[in-house]
Amino acid sequence: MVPELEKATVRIQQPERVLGTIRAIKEQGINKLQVISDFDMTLSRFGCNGRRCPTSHNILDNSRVISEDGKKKLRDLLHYYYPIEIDPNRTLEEKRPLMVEWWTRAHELLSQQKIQKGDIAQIVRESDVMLRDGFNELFDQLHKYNIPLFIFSAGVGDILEEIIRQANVFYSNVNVVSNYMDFDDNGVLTRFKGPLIHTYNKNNSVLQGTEYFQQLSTRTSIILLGDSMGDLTMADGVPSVENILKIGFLNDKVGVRSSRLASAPAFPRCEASGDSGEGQAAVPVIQGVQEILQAAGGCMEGLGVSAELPVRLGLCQGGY
Ligand SMILES: Nc1ccn([C@@H]2O[C@H](COP(=O)(O)O)[C@@H](O)[C@H]2O)c(=O)n1
Repeated sequence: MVPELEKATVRIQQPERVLGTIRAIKEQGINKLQVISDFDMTLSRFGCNGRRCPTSHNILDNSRVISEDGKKKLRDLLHYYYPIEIDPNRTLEEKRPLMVEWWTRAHELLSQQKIQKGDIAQIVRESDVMLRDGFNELFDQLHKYNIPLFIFSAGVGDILEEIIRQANVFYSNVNVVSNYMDFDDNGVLTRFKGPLIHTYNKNNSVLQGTEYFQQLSTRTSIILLGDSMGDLTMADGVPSVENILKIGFLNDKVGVRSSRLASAPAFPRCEASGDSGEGQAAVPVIQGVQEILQAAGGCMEGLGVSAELPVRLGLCQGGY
């Protein structure tokens, strides 16, 4: 077993299956491996010192370039739709049209704010965004061993790219599919490019036409990182998957969602974390991933991050 995965905050529904998957990933080696990850609240932090950290959308919503009226309208949308997004009592079929409504309305509001492309870097610098503890090690190791990292995000691509650029980890092995802004000749935001990506369509339906996964058809081992039910389908476009390890961060409404997720019929093998931290540390995940890489590559160095940090992590195969 990977020692980090034995911590109390890590839940594994079927340890034997997970162990089998980890073993198979190790045996296949790093040349067969790719990592697929969500961004907001997965690679970025959910909270810090009792306060929420912003999503890539929130970074724009709260920035100085948005009028007070615009901020209020965007906040109202968040307060209305976010509880729906994470409501364990609603089906995905119910949620999907409402998510399209939220993203569409928010993008329309943002597009009325005359946001300048040239302001994005400063907007990100002035925000409270934070990447999870251990992100450096994760990005660095993946880069060092030339393991593709595919970031599939329903956030704002221009913002998330700027975040990882400013963190000096936007390496050549990193590929992003997300919602991108469209600027006019004067560098002013006019609209968002399609197709619209929201929490619950992160699958083949928006990846059609992108050649990314086809090029990686030999990368048949996958480690998938996410924080929502919608993230479970992120690897659907990958041809000939042999081994997939799905790792979920349970960030919000932990008590309710962990028991609901565990008993959801669509995710029968799911068990999630009931930890009450802020979900800030990815250390067990990263160390777990690192150990897998180590065994597969045979020559990894230590991560140099503390394993004692509180972590809120749900891990299981087939669902979380
Ligand atoms: N106007 C919006 C729309 C969505 N969000 C949040 O962003 C997250 C982005 O999705 P990931 O796939 O990157 O996790 C999503 O979970 C929404 O809660 C927002 O803040 N504002």
